[in-house]
Amino acid sequence: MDHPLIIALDFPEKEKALDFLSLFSKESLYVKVGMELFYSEGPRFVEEIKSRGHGVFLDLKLHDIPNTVKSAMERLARLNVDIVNVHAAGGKQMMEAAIEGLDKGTISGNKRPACIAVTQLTSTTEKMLTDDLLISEHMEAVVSHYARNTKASGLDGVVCSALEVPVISRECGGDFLKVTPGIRMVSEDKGDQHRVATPERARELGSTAIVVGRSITQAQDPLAAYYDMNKLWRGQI
Ligand SMILES: O=C(O)c1cc(=O)[nH]c(=O)n1[C@@H]1O[C@H](COP(=O)(O)O)[C@@H](O)[C@H]1O
Repeated sequence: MDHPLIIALDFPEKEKALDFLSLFSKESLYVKVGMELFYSEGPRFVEEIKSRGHGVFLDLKLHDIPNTVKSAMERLARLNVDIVNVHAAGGKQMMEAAIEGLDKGTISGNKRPACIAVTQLTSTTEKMLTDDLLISEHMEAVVSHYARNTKASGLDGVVCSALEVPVISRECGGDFLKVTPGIRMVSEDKGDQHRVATPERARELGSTAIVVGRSITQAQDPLAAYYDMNKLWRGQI
């Protein structure tokens, strides 16, 4: 994975997403299709985006009993997307089942989608961990424990905050994928995100890829916002 900046296509419908993509003319992008767009447009939209040559992270954050996750992953593998994800909180058996489903569903000749697990959402704070989830360990310990479980279950990496990348790299190795949302410029409002980092900081900390949504999609000039963020991420400014 060539350290992509993954654009979160968080739009309510296909037309808005395609309008956004048309700003980039023929450039190949790496995009994330999440629940909002997938629930309104379904698998056909994902196939359309793939056929335009874009890399696709299908972010449906599966979290269910192992058998259900396995069957769902078997279906998702047929879409030939590049990345899919689950919640590590579903446990090791569930994560192993996700890989079994992906292996089963991947059409011969295609590459199995990379499978990554959300450790703790970037909108979660230490206080929420204690008060809402009744988890008494600190964030870094929880995230690194979930990352070790993810690796032990045969997945390719995790979704985490850039702030936790160094500990995960130490414990799970440099090749283990660390995909980091919660990216904000210093001047920007954090909104619902809490464990945030700038694109430069994410690079310094060793993120494999960053996920950026509203800072680009809701910008006055989305094209300029994308190029600025991408340059910062790649250390070209
Ligand atoms: O799995 C994800 O992509 C994800 C995990 C996480 O912990 N935090 C997180 O923000 N995301 C996604 O990353 C994107 C971030 O969007 P912005 O906050 O608008 O940049 C959204 O589409 C979220 O669903």
